[in-house]
Amino acid sequence: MNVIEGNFRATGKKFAIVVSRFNHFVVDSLLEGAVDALERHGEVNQDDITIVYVPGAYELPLAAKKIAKRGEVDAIIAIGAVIRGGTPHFEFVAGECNKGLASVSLDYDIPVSFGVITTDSIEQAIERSGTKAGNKGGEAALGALEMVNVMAQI
Ligand SMILES: Nc1c(NC[C@H](O)[C@H](O)[C@H](O)CO)[nH]c(=O)[nH]c1=O
Ligand SMILES: CC(=O)[C@@H](O)COP(=O)(O)O
Repeated sequence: MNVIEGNFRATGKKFAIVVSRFNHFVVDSLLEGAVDALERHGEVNQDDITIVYVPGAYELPLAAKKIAKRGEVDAIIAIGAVIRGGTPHFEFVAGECNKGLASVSLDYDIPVSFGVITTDSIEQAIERSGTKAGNKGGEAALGALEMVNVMAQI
């Protein structure tokens, strides 16, 4: 039986982190978690990490697409926080962000990990950005590290 699975070591591999500024009070922690995971688990050098800021989660796919098209990174990590308000706007922002990022990954054959939290409340967002429910930014970075390894083996 042949089994392909990846570890987290990615020294020399290049990563882009696309970050949406909206809800920066939690996004800052998600970004910190992602960078920490790349450095501590992936042994990725700081010079091999590029951070690109966009206004909101709705703009993440466009930035990810442009980065992917350049073909200079091995994986992209998308970081953001979409927190439900009082109108259907949440559904559109979160939905288009998710669909767009998935399309970039499939269209350009590059891992695009989803570190965009989509929550019903600020409390839920805080819980998932480095407190009792972990750090979704760090989890997304670990996913990117593993996928870089898996893609190299397929
Ligand atoms: N409400 C949230 C937004 N809204 C802004 C959009 O993402 C976009 O920047 C705007 O519609 C202009 O095109 N963005 C988030 O990331 N999180 C939110 O909760
Ligand atoms: C996710 C959103 O767009 C949301 O924060 C906007 O809030 P509202 O639906 O009250 O306008």
